[in-house]
Amino acid sequence: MRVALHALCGAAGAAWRESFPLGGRDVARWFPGHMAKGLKKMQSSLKLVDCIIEVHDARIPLSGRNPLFQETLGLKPHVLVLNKMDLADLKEQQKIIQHLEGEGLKNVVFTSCVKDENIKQVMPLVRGLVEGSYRYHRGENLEYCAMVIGIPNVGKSSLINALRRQHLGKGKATRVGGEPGITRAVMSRIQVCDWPLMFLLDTPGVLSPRIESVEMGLKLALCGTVLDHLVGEETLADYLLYTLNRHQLFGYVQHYGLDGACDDVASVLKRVAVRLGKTQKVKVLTGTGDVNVIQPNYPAAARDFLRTFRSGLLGPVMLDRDVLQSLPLADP
Ligand SMILES: Nc1nc2c(ncn2[C@@H]2O[C@H](COP(=O)(O)OP(=O)(O)OP(=O)(O)O)[C@@H](O)[C@H]2O)c(=O)[nH]1
Repeated sequence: MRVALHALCGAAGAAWRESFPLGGRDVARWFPGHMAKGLKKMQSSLKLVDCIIEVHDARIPLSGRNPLFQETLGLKPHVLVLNKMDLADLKEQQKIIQHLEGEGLKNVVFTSCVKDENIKQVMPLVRGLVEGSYRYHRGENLEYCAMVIGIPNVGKSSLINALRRQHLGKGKATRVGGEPGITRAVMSRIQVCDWPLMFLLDTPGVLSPRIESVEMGLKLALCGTVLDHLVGEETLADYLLYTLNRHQLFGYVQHYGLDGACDDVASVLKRVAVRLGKTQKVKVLTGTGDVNVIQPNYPAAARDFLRTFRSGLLGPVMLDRDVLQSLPLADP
């Protein structure tokens, strides 16, 4: 099904798949079991901290957070940082905030660590919460300490580095990476502010062992919180295509110089591969002998499609649009 872009943009999106085939996928396999260990260690360090800064991806503000965080670390004041706002479509930001408030999350900040947006809002919020809370045995301690938690690859280390940059004018203290699972050493304690003297504990990303649905798993994977090969790069590319088309985000057509939007992943990846020169010659045995045919490198094309999306080149996206639409209308 291929339609010219100009024809498409006027259409109401009815031409696109209404649902993504989710059957038969074993989501449990995508989520490594070792993560529970990290959570235990975090729990045992809880007495050292005054506040929890939970970082999550602003493209999935209403899904994919690890419920175990609340269950095990929920006693301390809590700030939710929705990071990567530069990649998120936040037209419905107020609705998101209202919904989170309804769930008891009153301290929410949207940030971008690559654009240094709203980073300066984080420390005053943490300071206010710590000063307004009962610090138990830490009451005498003039140093403040917050633990930075979250699922993998949401920007925990980047946030710590951005806070150091903003408040101390200092460079990177903790390693940042495009793949999930970069922060492995549990609990490095890093100074981010002089006044008040504030330290942050960086922690490894911990996914929920109970992912609600395959679709939530796919959203998490699109955000790079799960290693792509565990899901399958072509499956993930197909879910991305499905999402972009449903949201009428046709930037990929222009980016790859395609002659129209399309909902069939094989034909999109074929064109992407040809466009990028990611093709390979293979020998095929026919009735009349061997012939060389040019075959598109589908996995390479899928990787490029995902990388391009994640770098923001296909435009901002709200992967929780379905969740937002299913919410009751907010009170005026
Ligand atoms: N576009 C964008 N990318 C970001 C932002 N913050 C972090 N990143 C990128 O996201 C990736 C992961 O960042 P990290 O800071 O390593 O994430 P983490 O949560 O510490 O990752 P783990 O150690 O796997 O738990 C890196 O490629 C960062 O450059 C942001 O605000 N916007």
